[in-house]
Amino acid sequence: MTAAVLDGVATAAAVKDELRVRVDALRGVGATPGLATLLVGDDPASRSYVAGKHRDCDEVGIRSVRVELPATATDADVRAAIRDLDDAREVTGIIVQLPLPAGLDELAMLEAVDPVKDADGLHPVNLGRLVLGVQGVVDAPLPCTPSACLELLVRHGVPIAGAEVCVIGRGLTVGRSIGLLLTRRGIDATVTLTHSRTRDLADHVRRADVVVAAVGSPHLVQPAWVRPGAAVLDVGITRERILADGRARLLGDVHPGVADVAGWLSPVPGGVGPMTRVMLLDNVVRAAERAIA
Ligand SMILES: Nc1nc(=O)c2c([nH]1)NC[C@@H]1CN(c3ccc(C(=O)N[C@@H](CCC(=O)O)C(=O)O)cc3)C=[N+]21
Repeated sequence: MTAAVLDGVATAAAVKDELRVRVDALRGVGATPGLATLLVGDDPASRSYVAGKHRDCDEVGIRSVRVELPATATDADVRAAIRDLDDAREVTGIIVQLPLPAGLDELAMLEAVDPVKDADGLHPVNLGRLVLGVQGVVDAPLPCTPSACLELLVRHGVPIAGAEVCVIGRGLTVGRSIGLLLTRRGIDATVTLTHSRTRDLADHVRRADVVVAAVGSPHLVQPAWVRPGAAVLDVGITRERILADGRARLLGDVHPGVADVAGWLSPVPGGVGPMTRVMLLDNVVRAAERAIA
């Protein structure tokens, strides 16, 4: 079997077409959405992600503001920058790019963002609303990578209701919260959350109809672990600096041989990453829509 590609680039382009229409409508009533990114320090991967987010904004007509602080910025410096963005009328969405340099308290900084402008869906209030919103009635921004995974599955017609989902990784941006999303009423997956201390990880993966690999451990998921026909979402991205021109090759958490076993597979690059960026834009547009409602 050769897995069908869960194509994040094509799907992101389709979502962007929809977003452009919504942004035009907002602009028409003088409510153009605006995203602010806050980058602290000069981690090259973070810099390239942030650059991608601004390109995406340009493509759909969202205004964007870039704030950068040196790696030496203090807690007070970062808080002051966030407060300015919380107060800026033209900014409807904010992201604090993670990871922050050592010494800064990431959770405290996520909490400093106005939850109304939280484009990442990582503010405790919004994560709390995700917990409370079992019925799907609470309208709050969703964490971008979990909603990217869901959107990629839905738009490729992968069955989710009643499916066994095995999530590998318990990190803040994916593993911790994706089960809350996939078990909502109307989505109705059964989710197992596994991590580095899980006994017999391969056995859990083997039972899954959908595997979400979000650890950051290159090629962890082996072909022999995967149930034939399963959908595999490769969320991990590790940069391996080996190419002759000094650029980094990107490695996912899924062994390439899984493509011969799985029914669907999201590639790295070109899978969940581009969808994550587009779901961020969706949060920004939604916040602007809520602001005028
Ligand atoms: N506050 C915050 N929010 C985030 O959403 C957030 C974050 N911090 N810190 C880091 C992680 C990682 N993340 C990615 C988003 C897009 C790609 C992406 O577009 N990847 C491309 C490749 C891009 C490349 O060449 O590196 C792809 O997979 O095709 C990757 C990773 C968002 N994160």
